[in-house]
Amino acid sequence: MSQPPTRSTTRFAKGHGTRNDFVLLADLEGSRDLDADQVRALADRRSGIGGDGVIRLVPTAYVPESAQVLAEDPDAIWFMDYRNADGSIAEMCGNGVRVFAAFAERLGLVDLEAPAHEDGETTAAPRVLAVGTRAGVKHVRKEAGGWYAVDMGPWFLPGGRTALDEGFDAAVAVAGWDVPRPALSVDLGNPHTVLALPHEDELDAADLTQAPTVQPLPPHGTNVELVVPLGEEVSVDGTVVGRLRMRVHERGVGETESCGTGACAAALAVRAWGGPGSPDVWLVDVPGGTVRVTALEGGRVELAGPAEIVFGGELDLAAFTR
Ligand SMILES: N[C@@H](CCC[C@H](N)C(=O)O)C(=O)O
Repeated sequence: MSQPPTRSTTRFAKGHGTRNDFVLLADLEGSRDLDADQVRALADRRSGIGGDGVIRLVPTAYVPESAQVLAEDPDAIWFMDYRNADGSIAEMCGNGVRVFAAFAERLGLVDLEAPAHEDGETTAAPRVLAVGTRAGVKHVRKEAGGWYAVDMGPWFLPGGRTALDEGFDAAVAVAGWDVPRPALSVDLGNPHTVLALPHEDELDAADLTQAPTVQPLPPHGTNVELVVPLGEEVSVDGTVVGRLRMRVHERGVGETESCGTGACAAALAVRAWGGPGSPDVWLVDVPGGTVRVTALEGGRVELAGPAEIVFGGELDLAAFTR
């Protein structure tokens, strides 16, 4: 008697970082490249698993970007293949890269817990996961409180600009506004346009069910962050910490409850508008929680926040092929 055909299954998980949620797939053999239809089916909140994006964890050796990634850091043996819910490819995802690290821990590919001494004290040097992305290698470590901190690398003002000039280089109009307002483009490996509003009421009222209109629109579109600066606080260790609220309309998704690269762009824009003396550390309140953004030496930026794996199992990708 012939055996029934064996189904080829893929390990998956559902995870989120401040409620920016993802379908995660483990493609350890590099044989599960996804097309846009499969991504849309997996991300579908009714007929799929549901998520703002789909993340494929794959050995860097199997992706077209491998030479560039491994030249930057030979330790970046795992690659985050990130897709937006609409099937489009994105260069980078700040919440996603933290959840990717949590998924790699679950799969037993990495141990990010600081090694403990016999007396229970942890050593100073944290373990780090180097993650290949389309926006370069990102280094993720785990903080004592369980948050994941990512060195997101350098950020840019697009067009090779180094100075802020007038502080604005774009204009954004949200649905229902008569007049566009001045905004600033910030490049975190993926494109962002940040607009400051004076009052939280205006932030709450903004209609993000439609994509805001951005002029000039970058060639590959943009994520749009609406922010309200909330001032500065002094933390327990005496550090001056800036605080802001943010809502985001993500390219390829729509309004999401959080965006890590967007939080970095928002904090960096508000810090730049604040001029010299503006804090280096910012808490960014998003609908899904709070993340921390730190401007590092050398024009780099760190993003820290939670990463949760909610459930997981095995799936048959054929069921998500339309
Ligand atoms: N939510 C992500 C960003 C995901 C990609 C974005 N939609 C784009 O197209 O650039 C984050 O946490 O950074």
